[in-house]
Amino acid sequence: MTTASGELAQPLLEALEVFAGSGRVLVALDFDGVLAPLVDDPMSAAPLPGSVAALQRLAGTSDVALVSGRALADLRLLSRAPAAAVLVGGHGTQCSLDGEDGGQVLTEAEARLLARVTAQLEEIAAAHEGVAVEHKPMSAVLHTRRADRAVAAEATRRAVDGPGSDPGVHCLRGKEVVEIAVVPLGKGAGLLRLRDRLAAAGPAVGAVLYAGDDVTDEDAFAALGEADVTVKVGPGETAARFRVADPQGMATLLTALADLRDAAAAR
Ligand SMILES: O=P(O)(O)OC[C@H]1O[C@H](O[C@H]2O[C@H](CO)[C@@H](O)[C@H](O)[C@H]2O)[C@H](O)[C@@H](O)[C@@H]1O
Repeated sequence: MTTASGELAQPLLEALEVFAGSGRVLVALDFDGVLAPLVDDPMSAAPLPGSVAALQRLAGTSDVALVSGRALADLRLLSRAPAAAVLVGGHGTQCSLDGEDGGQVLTEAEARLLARVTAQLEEIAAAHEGVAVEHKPMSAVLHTRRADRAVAAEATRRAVDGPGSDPGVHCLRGKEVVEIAVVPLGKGAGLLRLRDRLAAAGPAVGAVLYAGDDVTDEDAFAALGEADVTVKVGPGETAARFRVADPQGMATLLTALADLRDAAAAR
């Protein structure tokens, strides 16, 4: 945990020291709630300057990736990630190594299903004040953060019990969101695919650090092993081994890690 003064807890610091000495490493991070504090308007999310600066430094010594539920195009627009960073969007389904669209193209049947699900979510949003729909290449997302709590609960219930229960869709719950996708989504698979692709093009990746704040990140935590460092940002049950309090704690962690990697490179 980061302490009240923003320092890193000793066990986490020790794990970062071991990680920093593990040769080639992959630093993979969730975006919303980890680099960027959560805000009402998804397109106003912005990473903390401390994290942006630390990631720029880390990109000189480490492989850096963002692994986000965001559409790849939005991640490019909002993340301020280093140019060398790999961007994985759509909860693991789109990868910047695969070109502009991230390599995911829907079949005609999937596109029809997405249009139907999107229309159903738009109908729910229109009937609930403060509720809106975000459009992504493989999914549609009902956002309830701005709604009255009872209204949010009712809109969520209608989305989950309605289009979220249709055959052929994949329904994910996140922080104030219900996401309905027409292809399977999973950050764990996307993260392992990326690690293996990097290793195929160079030395093996000695360890991965992954940090996330939402239930959708549990899949990535579970996919990693003993040599890896997993960090939950904020409260809530988790399979991650370590925790920081908030995105500011993440900026502190990334700065400490950049220092440790610089020191390891200088040895
Ligand atoms: O995997 P992530 O990078 O954490 O993306 C997860 C979802 O993030 C966005 O929604 C969340 O952040 C919004 C902006 O702060 C907030 O308003 C919303 O309540 C959060 O759930 C994004 O809009 C989704 O598409 C992502 O799946």
